[in-house]
Amino acid sequence: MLTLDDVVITQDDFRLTVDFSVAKGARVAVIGPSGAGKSTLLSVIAGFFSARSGRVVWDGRDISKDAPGARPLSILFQDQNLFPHLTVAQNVGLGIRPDLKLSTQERDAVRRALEQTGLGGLDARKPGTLSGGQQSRVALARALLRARPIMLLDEPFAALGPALKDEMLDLVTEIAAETGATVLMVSHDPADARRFAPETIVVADGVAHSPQPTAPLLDNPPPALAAYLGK
Ligand SMILES: Nc1ncnc2c1ncn2[C@@H]1O[C@H](COP(=O)(O)OP(=O)(O)OP(=O)(O)O)[C@@H](O)[C@H]1O
Repeated sequence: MLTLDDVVITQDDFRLTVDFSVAKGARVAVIGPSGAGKSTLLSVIAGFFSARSGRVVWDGRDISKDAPGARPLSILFQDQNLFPHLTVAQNVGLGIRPDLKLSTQERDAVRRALEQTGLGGLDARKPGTLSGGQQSRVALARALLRARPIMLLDEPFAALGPALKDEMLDLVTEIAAETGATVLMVSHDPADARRFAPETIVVADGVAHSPQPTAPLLDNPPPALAAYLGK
């Protein structure tokens, strides 16, 4: 279980309180108005930004003081964190070996992850020669290979068209099922939440609310969310 225990986040005059748990293996959307603090919330979980108070707990262990690299998680942002001068296979291999000195076994694992994400045969290409969807797949292949217990996604597919985005969301679901990962995904599109996430966290008015079942929440949104959704 991932628990944010009485967490208070402040940046200048911005303030967000968070006090909830997410079950292991859950897929959760994070939605709310622009500037509400969705990315900041993910940054605190990832360790890029420290909360003013409270604890981030994974599996009963307080990880609040751990460095980002030591936390049990993978992160995907919209730019996919790909290195343009490295090949597809190297970009994926980085997930398990930052120095890229991969054993034969690890190379095989990279190849399997590439095949599973539909990138077979593109190992030697550079990210700049791939389509947007293929670049997303590279980032997903890396996450698949890392198989960390928590995946944090911050609008990773916002630049893709609707059909391709749905394909990627389904691929994340598949990867999460395979690795057992707990997934939190920020999105501005309620359709993403419906497709991908049985539960949704609403971030609005200074509070990141506990995860709630997505469909009833979107069908009957509380006022802060209704305004954002334009309902
Ligand atoms: N480095 C910073 N210093 C001070 N305030 C910041 C900093 N970065 C973000 N903020 C403020 O923190 C608040 C939350 O920002 P955040 O990016 O988390 O919102 P968001 O919900 O992810 O927005 P969006 O949907 O537009 O990406 C905003 O009011 C923003 O102005």
